[in-house]
Amino acid sequence: MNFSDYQYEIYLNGLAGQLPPYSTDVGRLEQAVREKLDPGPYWYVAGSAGTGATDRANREAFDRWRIVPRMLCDASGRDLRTELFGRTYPAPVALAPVGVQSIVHPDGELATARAAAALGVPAILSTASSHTLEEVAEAAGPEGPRWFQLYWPHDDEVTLSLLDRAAGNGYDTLVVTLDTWTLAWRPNDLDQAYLPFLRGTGLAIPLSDPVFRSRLARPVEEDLNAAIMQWAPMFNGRSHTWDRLPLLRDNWDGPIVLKGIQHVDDALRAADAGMDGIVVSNHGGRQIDGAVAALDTLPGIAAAVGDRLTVLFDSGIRTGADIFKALSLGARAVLLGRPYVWGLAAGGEDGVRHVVRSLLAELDLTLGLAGHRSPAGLDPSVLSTR
Ligand SMILES: Cc1cc2nc3c(=O)[nH]c(=O)nc-3n(C[C@H](O)[C@H](O)[C@H](O)COP(=O)(O)O)c2cc1C
Ligand SMILES: O=C(O)C(=O)c1ccccc1
Repeated sequence: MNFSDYQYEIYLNGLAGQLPPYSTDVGRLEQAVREKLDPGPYWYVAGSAGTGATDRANREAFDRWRIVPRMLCDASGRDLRTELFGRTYPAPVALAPVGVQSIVHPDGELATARAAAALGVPAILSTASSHTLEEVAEAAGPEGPRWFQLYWPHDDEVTLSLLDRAAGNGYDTLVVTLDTWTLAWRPNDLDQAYLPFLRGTGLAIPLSDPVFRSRLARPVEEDLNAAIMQWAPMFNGRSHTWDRLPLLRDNWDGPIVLKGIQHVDDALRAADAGMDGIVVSNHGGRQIDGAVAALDTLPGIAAAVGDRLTVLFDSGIRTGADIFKALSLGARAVLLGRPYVWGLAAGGEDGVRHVVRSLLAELDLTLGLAGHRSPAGLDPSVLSTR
């Protein structure tokens, strides 16, 4: 796939008097969406923990690194194809698990799955989805690459039921999020007393789960509040520990990826536990205020794990050049977070597709202009610090 063709497409449409329906700049797209969303949903997505220091640190870390281009290289015929866990994808990106997507667009995760399938990149479905596993699998179609992100319940039979449903519906990779076992202090949401789950949004997967439902005294349809009260302590409030990972390893045949790793020792421990990959991430600054920038932890972790684990990265990616930097610092692929959610809010499936195509076009152009043909040619030596 030639991702930079999107640039021509946009200019050619301009000759026919047609402007792109959404901005090609993520910041401007967010501003446009802000004007149309209610403050609750807007701030739920845009906001982060505490004073926003971690979110800012994520961006500052990207800005500190600068790309050093090489000239007179033949960088035509570029190839962004990337192998992850034995499967080849057209580009080194996946769509990050983002819960409760229906708060920004009624199609929510269905639209995201369709856009990802059209481009061939994996969509990672959150346990906190507003649509069920089965509905999203159907939207993705038989070919749509899909991974499942687990918020790990404190009820092993419910956990096993979720894994069964995911595997049975074609989700081939399991992403286990470790950094959000309880929600952090988020003043933007607290000041509006806005938490979608307490209104039953983002619970489609547990509420449609036969084992979860068997735990309820009365059917969900008769007493939603009681179901929400059953859900909250099962999914929230305390962390699992390393000694519990065999439960997942023994009951999931495909690759397992631990999301939210920020310390070299935790990365090494993931490898020792038989995991296949990690996502180096601070959850987009939404958990600890004043945490280290995720990008600053990436080079050390990537160097320490070598080829024992596939290293993925998220937190702070807003441009194709950012993707280039994360790949150069040791990520095999990146997860896109808020940018595609703004696309979803602006235009459903079409908006998500626009954002992903824009970021991939910019990545492709940046790669070529810097003198490279593929992500395989990138390493820290293609960057300098400011
Ligand atoms: C609104 C919102 C909801 C999220 N929900 C989840 C989730 O359900 N599961 C999860 O693992 N991560 C979740 N995340 C974190 C993302 O997967 C990802 O780590 C983060 O968005 C990356 O940071 P960025 O948006 O600054 O690029 C969420 C992020 C946002 C913005
Ligand atoms: O809001 C989040 O960052 C998040 O990860 C989450 C947690 C629980 C349910 C939905 C989303």
